[in-house]
Amino acid sequence: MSNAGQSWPPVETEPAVPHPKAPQPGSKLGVHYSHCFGCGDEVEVGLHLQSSVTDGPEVVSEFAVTEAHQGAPGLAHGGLLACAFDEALGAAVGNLLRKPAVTAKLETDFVRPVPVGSTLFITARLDGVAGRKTYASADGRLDAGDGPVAVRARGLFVTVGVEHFTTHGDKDALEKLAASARRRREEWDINP
Ligand SMILES: CCCCCCCCCCCC(=O)SCCNC(=O)CCNC(=O)[C@H](O)C(C)(C)COP(=O)(O)OP(=O)(O)OC[C@H]1O[C@@H](n2cnc3c(N)ncnc32)[C@H](O)[C@@H]1OP(=O)(O)O
Repeated sequence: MSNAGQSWPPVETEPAVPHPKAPQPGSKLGVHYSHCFGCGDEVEVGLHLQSSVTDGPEVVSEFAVTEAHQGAPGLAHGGLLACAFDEALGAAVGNLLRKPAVTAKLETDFVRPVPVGSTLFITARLDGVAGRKTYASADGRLDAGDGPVAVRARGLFVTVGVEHFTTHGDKDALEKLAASARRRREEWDINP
């Protein structure tokens, strides 16, 4: 069943104002972590999303669907499509707000099949902020930015402190990632 009729965002929100140091429209967004299944260049069968910022501001991510991403023969697996939207929405939240946030809720509407060999153009936007909660939504269009909509998604992202990752994740890998971000002079607001 489509969630299109439900009120979104589901709570009262403030406009999501991009961070002053958010990437400017036209910027290509690099890999945020080389081992990320969504964008990482060291995950051979990953999704390899490539994202950039547009006016709006929005983040457009391209997902080239390959045989490694099949569910039914010749068609993308729905779970991997949801993964692509998690990545695309997360990239919009993370890059535009420059605050670490994790997905708390993700809803997807699969509107039409996504064939192997197609490219999904996923446009993600921030719909509002309520305290630590950021609401975001995205449309995925087949083979062009103005192609037919194949998938829609919306999600809730919750801002977390760096301890979320040091407590629950791989601290050594995180320190390497932070050092690499410092070299690239990326600036983050890490306190929710
Ligand atoms: C350059 C960089 C690029 C960066 C690019 C990055 C791209 C990466 C994209 C992938 C992102 C991921 O997959 S992240 C991985 C998947 N996600 C996770 O592992 C998250 C696991 N869950 C958690 O750790 C936790 O549940 C949290 C952090 C989400 C929330 O826990 P908490 O910190 O204790 O906060 P809590 O009070 O529970 O929740 C805060 C508020 O959110 C609400 N809330 C929490 N969960 C939900 C929910 N499912 N549905 C509705 N509402 C919810 C609560 O009611 C509350 O509202 P109120 O009382 O304030 O009103």
